[in-house]
Amino acid sequence: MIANYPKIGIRPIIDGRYGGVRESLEDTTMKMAENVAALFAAELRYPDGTPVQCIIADTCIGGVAEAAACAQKFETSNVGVSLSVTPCWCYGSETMDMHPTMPKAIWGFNGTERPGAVYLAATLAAHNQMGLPAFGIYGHDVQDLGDETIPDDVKDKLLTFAKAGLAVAIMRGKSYLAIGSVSMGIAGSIVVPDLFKDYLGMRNEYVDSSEVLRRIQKNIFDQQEFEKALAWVKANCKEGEDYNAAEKQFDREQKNKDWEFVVKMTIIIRDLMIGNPKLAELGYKEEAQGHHAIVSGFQGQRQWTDFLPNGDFSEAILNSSFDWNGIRAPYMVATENDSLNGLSMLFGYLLTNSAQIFADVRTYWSPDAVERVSKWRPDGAAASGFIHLINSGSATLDGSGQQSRDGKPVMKPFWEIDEQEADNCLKATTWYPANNGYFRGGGYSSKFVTKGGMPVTMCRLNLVKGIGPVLQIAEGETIDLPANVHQILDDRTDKTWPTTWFVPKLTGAGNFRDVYAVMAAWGANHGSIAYGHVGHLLISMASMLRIPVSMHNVEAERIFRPSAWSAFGMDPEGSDYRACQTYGALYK
Ligand SMILES: C[C@H](O)[C@@H](O)[C@@H](O)C(=O)CO
Ligand SMILES: [Mn+2]
Repeated sequence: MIANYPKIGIRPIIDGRYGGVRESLEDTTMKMAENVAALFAAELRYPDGTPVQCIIADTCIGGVAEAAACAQKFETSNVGVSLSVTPCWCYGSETMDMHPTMPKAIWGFNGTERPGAVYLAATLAAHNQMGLPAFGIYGHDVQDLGDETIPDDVKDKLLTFAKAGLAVAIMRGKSYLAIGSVSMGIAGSIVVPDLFKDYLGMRNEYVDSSEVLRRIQKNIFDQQEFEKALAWVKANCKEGEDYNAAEKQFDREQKNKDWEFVVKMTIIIRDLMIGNPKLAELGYKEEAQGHHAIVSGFQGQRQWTDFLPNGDFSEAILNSSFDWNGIRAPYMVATENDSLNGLSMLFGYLLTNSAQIFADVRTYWSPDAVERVSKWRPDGAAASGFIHLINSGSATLDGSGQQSRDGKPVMKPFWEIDEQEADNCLKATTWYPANNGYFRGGGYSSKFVTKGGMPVTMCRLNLVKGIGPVLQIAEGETIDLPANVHQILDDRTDKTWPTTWFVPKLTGAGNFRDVYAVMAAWGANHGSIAYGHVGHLLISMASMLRIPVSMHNVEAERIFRPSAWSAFGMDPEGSDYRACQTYGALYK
């Protein structure tokens, strides 16, 4: 498993003047750091569910010697995110964090006894002069010196910064594993290594699809796990009606073989991503190592699926928070090897610790069109139409919306999901024999309909020549359609695939003037859908990576970017592009 997660380094900054000033501030300053560390440990979790770890400098930092000692400690402690905190004035360029790429922020205590805000402003200026953009955090209301509470507005910014910074830090050094190559001419399948290296610090790993076949044919997988998995599948994955024309249907014997095949595929794709020590016991030491992949893509279509069972079962189960081994963290697996949507899934996953729905942004349904075909006119949230999100394969079963919090449908981090909820997700899913017009080799496709009433955020990382990567974001909600209307619309398309009816949050302007505009502006065939309104986290993370955001519907007051961005103008989108262009890719 990919563990050893990066830590958050906390730098208590102090006025270095001994003889009274420094001594009077030592405890307050160190306590500020300790309180933030306690906040992070209480509120933030790594993808494996363990509390986020913080490293605090051994001493307060009053000058360059202590700053250097702190940098050394961070270097040897696997720190990936840096936060400086201070209640007082200090010497900006002598104490600032000079790490070239680590996400950085400074919290200047809003108190007047000692001017924390002045240090904040002075040091952010130093960061901006030196091309090391940093986030500035400053509470709205004055606090008394020694007040140890962290106000809500400060807490929000600290947590937003930390979540986005950890996502950046966790991605660094990991792999995208492409299994196969370009799927059906989908541009996202054309893996662009410079994007991964220069912007994310990631590496690319490539495995021909035949490696999956080799491992199946040579039994290079844990046979015991396979048997356990197959039994679990038979008990929990109900097979649906075969809608293929009678003469094209596979017989029972073949269907049973296909179940065994797709279960083996699932185990093997996981092993390819993260390795499996059991393989070493079988004599396959190299295979046991895996490809250190935090995200992968399976080409599937077309060559593989033209004669072998499709990847839908494997992709859906791996993207879900449970399988025969119980409730566990999901694996990010993009269907059609769409590496850009795979990254979009990874962004959403690392920011929410929840599974992701991979979908085609398939159809915009206008109210008129819905009324024409179903005699029902959309109302309420759907009054200006809605978007049909549907793709065979990588939609997590968590996307059925069968998990709940306070009675509302959610997609939870795996450690919050209980057995009944996992079972409900499975019960809400039917595995239909694959449409063998598309998938000549057969296999199975997962089908569920996402429950309405779930706040979600769809995002997509696009690649635009001349600019590079750009991110688009649409917060919104899932909706329920009347059963008969759903059936009429669903029957018109691939009714054996997972469906989510989505309404983006409209602002009345630009690409969010109406639902049609959102669809028209979407930059590719796919989107990744995360639980909750997390557009603000995506925006903060994108600014750390110097990836401009081309489209979003996040309220201005929720946008949090490095202070330098305001030096690029007062138009938020334009300044974002100018800043990203000026700073260039984070790891270049
Ligand atoms: C039917 C095609 O083969 C599907 O795979 C297609 O709808 C896609 O998902 C393309 O992104
Ligand atoms: Mn697709």
